Amino acid sequence: MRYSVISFDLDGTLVDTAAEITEAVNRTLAEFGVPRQDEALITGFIGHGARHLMLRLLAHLLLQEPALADRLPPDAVLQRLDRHYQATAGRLAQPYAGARDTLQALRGAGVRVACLTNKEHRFATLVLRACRLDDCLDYVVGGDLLPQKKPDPAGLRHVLGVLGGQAHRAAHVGDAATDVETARAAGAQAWAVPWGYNGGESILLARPHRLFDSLPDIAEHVLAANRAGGFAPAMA
Ligand SMILES: O=C(O)COP(=O)(O)O
Ligand SMILES: [Mg+2]
Repeated sequence: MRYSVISFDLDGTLVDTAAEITEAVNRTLAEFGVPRQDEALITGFIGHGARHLMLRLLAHLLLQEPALADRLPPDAVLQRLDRHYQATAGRLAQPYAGARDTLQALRGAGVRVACLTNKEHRFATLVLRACRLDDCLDYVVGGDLLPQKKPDPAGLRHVLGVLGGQAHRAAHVGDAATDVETARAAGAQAWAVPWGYNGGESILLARPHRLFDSLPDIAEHVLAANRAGGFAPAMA
């Protein structure tokens, strides 16, 4: 097996974004007179983009306190969230250990690397730039760039099309069941990391093909596989 493309999820895989998403959400709620919510609660809704997260949180809050409905018109809340997330995206983001080195090691070995995230593209760009990962990626696809989001395989197929890779020589790495489903549906290897946000559930329940304990382990695995599956260059 020789891998030609490795695609990475963003939130919970390359970068810990829980604190800045929580901050944007709480600054938004404060404008509507709603108390701060715990990071653990908010983190549980990460996975389908910031707007989707806010709508799920609103549904949760209204279930607990139906009278809040008058104070929280969804369109107005989403508009304010956009503004607050624009201000916090990349500010509190922490790349996981070895993120930059891993992407560079893969590229140095001739593997093309992408970031495929459900986070809105403009926010993903801010986060990647702040974490100095933008210049280590060959391609980035945010959740609002295509009509379909993960777990639809369209995004991963798009990445492979742009980078000239084939699914059977590709892997998508993620922290959520959504990522595993995306990779499998596209016919790529579904690789997972255990440190992210999967709605509080073990990612093993999603049955990834492989679980990695660190980002550098991914580069090591791919480089070893490519060395083993390598072939001598054709003689002139
Ligand atoms: O922003 C989100 O909710 C999810 O983003 P991810 O696809 O990078 O995990
Ligand atoms: Mg994720």
